[in-house]
Amino acid sequence: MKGIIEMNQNDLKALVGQAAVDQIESGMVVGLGSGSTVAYLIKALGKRMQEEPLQIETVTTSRQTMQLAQAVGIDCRQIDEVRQIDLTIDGADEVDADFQGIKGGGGALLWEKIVNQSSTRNVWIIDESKLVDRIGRFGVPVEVIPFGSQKLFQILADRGYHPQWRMQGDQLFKTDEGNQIIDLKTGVIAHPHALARDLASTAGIVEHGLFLDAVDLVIVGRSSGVELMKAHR
Ligand SMILES: O=C[C@H](O)[C@H](O)[C@H](O)COP(=O)(O)O
Repeated sequence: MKGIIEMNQNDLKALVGQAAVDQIESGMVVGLGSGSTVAYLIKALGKRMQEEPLQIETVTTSRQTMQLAQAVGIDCRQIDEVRQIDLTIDGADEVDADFQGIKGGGGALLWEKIVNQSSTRNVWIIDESKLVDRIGRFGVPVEVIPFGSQKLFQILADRGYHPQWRMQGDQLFKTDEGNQIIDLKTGVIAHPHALARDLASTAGIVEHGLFLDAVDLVIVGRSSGVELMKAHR
């Protein structure tokens, strides 16, 4: 293992990916999140499943995660084929001191939120750069249906949310559900629950990336080692 001082962000992601595998026990239904940190978790889980008889069922929060999981020999089920999900391990883009989070940097927020709300326990794995005093600087990804999305964009601009279209090359980004993403450049958010209510009550918005009161444990990769932060909820 590299000396702690030499660890870069990818090393920290690998560290928490490995640490999170220990949360998984035989017999569980496990939700696998999305993103580059989760990719390390999947690699570590695939390795563990080769080394010991770990009997689990998994569901995934994106097509990309399903492909990654299957590539290392993890069998994936459709969400409605399994009973309650016992544990979901996912990444996050920002987490604040009250354990409120922003997700959706990779555009997987809708499936992630559905899996999150169906899980008995939710764990997030992040490197220390994701820890903030108050969420918002990352922006808030919002998934919108294509119908009327230009009109919706204008409504969000009029509300002062500084919307930006998520692009993929010169095309609009397309989610696994065939929707679009508008990134709100809000800056630090004074009242996340109020913003969440406002977005949730706006027609055309399918889901937003504010994950409030949605996590039980955050595993943080620090240059000094792994820290487990238990949410008080
Ligand atoms: O849509 C993507 C997800 O919310 C990711 O979990 C989040 O963006 C964190 O991804 P990463 O681990 O790549 O920073």
